[in-house]
Amino acid sequence: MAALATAELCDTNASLLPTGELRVLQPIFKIYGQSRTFFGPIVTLKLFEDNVLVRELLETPGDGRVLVIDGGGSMRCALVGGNLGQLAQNMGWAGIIVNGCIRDVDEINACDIGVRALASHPLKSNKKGFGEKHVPVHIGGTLIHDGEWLYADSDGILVSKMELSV
Ligand SMILES: O=C([O-])CC(=O)C(=O)O
Repeated sequence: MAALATAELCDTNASLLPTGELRVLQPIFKIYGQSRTFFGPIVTLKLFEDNVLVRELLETPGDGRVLVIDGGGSMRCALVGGNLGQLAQNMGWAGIIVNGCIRDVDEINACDIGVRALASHPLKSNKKGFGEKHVPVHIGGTLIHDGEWLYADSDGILVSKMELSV
């Protein structure tokens, strides 16, 4: 399917905005990765300064899904680096949204996926394996559920209860 522009999706689906079926994330994310435009079903992760579960999920087939990581907005370490970016690309993930930091920015920018994160940080995270998969997360002023759809492009990021078409 052709990539969908978020501005067009907002215009076409304006009736879904007041009901919250379609939400726009606050514009707090920086753009990384080769795909500036990407979309797919969401897989959620909630964790704090520990990225063991990120690797665990990215080792499974992405099938065009988008990994949404709520890292609590931590500015103290990176949750995704060049190796995980490469893994995500190789396993067929469409993109990764990080409410937190990434590192190895030049390597991530070379990966054929879309990445959004708050900032970069050179320090790696803990490796204890704490966190929760597939739970609702609150990112960018928006509650996001596993299985919802995410649409990202240069203008911003949308989350929709259902798959959208134009
Ligand atoms: O393993 C990590 O913590 C993140 C990282 O540096 C990478 O993905 O290359």
